[in-house]
Amino acid sequence: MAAANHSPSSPYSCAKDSGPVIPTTSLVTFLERVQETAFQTYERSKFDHKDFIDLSLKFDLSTTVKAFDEISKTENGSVSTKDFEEFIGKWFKSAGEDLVYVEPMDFETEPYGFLPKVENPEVRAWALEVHGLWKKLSREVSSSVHDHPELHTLLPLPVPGMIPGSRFREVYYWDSYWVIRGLLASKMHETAKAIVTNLISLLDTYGYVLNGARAYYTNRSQPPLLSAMVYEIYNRTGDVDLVKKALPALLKEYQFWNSEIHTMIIHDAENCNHSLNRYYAMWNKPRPEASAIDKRFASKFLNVNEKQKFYRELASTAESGWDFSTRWMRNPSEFTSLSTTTILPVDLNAFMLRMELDIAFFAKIVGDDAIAEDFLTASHTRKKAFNSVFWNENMGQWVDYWLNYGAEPKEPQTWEAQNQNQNVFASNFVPLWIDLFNSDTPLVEKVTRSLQSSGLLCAAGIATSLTNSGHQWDFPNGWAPIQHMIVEGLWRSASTEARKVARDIAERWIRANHVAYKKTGTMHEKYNVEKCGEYGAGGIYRPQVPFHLHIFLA
Ligand SMILES: OC[C@H]1O[C@H](O[C@H]2O[C@H](CO)[C@@H](O)[C@H](O)[C@H]2O)[C@H](O)[C@@H](O)[C@@H]1O
Repeated sequence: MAAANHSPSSPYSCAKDSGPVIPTTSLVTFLERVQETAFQTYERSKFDHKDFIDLSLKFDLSTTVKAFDEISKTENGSVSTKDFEEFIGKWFKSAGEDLVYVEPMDFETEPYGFLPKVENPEVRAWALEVHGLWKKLSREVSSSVHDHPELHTLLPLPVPGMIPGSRFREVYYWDSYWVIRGLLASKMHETAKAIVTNLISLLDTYGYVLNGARAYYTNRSQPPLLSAMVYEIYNRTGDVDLVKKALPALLKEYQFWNSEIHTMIIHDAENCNHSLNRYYAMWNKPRPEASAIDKRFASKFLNVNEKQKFYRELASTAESGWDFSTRWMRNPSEFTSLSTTTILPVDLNAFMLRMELDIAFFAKIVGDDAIAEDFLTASHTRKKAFNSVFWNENMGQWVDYWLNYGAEPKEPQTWEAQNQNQNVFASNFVPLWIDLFNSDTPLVEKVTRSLQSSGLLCAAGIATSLTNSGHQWDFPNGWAPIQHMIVEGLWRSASTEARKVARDIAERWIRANHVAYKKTGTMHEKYNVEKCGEYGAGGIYRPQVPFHLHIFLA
């Protein structure tokens, strides 16, 4: 670790976990019990914990629970594989049955003006095949979910949309930004707008955009990119009605992220206070979608309060979208040292800055100059905070900031150089994506040189970190969203050198995606950036396909 005074000792031992908890449904609680039995019944390699929490009931919950009690009445509570499988078949519909295939409303096999710059016939044919995946990923929520929500963990959504694929059978928040960029490249503007409509409906119902459209995701959000989605669609379509509909929702989302749990104040050397954001889930129990696993990790903590604090860290890390990574651990070799709520993350604050700039832009469009003015001021204030809190001049990177354990949200903490996490993560370069930074050519050139010497640039793209921990958001995995934000940021600058680096990274990434596609016939969630054409591994679930339709070709 870069800073010597961050002892790896447990952050959970002192104060009591007192944060908010959003209660879950009785169905989720029961399905966790079923998942635990599956965990004991099956071999680890044949088991995906999420499959059991995504089941929907054929009959009402209390009758199903009684039937499960019956088969669990053995001496040690264990259930034979045969009894368990019979029970699942009799009482549940399979995971995914509550989402119904629907023909996308604006899909064309080769849309007019599709990827005009791509001339190479092989790449063009591949791009068209990838474009064709929209037909596979298009879904709407079944009528049963609307009529009998109590039988499903899937949440009702008003219009059809796209799902990421495989075990991810529901809409996800931050993934949707890249889904929308892909849809725009595919000229599917109406489907892109439909995705925004669904996310706004979640925001209207819950007060924030959920991690994903499931009852077990109602206690947290994910990296806030709704404003960026609306911006991209408006940019291509000029749809002012969309902006009018989205603006009140975005103002509500801005409030959510600036509520007490998500903000901390840093007092800098120039006597200025900076209000910055952190991830903080409203949950202190195992994540229902991975409950059996979370409980086993937490078994090392003997006291209830320590367990609760650890569970909150697990859920807060899921809120970050980077679940899991050494980025969030005070001791990179000890998973239980996860301490996400005591970090001010660079990328989250870059997304908040983007939200402020986008809201100011939308307010101007609808003629609300007062809101536009307020949000422009907020963006300048945050830009100053970036320079004071996150910027590390020696590294030429913006780095995450460690908070002191047990600090209260309203209590300002004094900025200390040793609290900057000087480990190298791809997130240190995400601010490049924001125009306020990528328009500053000398700054971009400094950050580009830092990226080139960081060790993150590999044969097949940008690695997530430099630590090979076995966690999926670490080396040697590379993720499409990260490649995209950094490449787009560099490409938007006026620096010839930065644009050259952007092109080089995009070519490496696309080549690796293409080689993997030829080998496996599909797109992957993550890739091994050390080996061109190999998909990524690690983490708590098997690698997923098809995934994040890349958009650099656009
Ligand atoms: O089931 C484990 C976790 O799965 C999700 O996280 C991962 O997949 C998401 C969907 O593609 C992606 O947005 C995220 O970046 C991935 O780490 C889910 O979001 C987590 O909450 C969940 O615990």
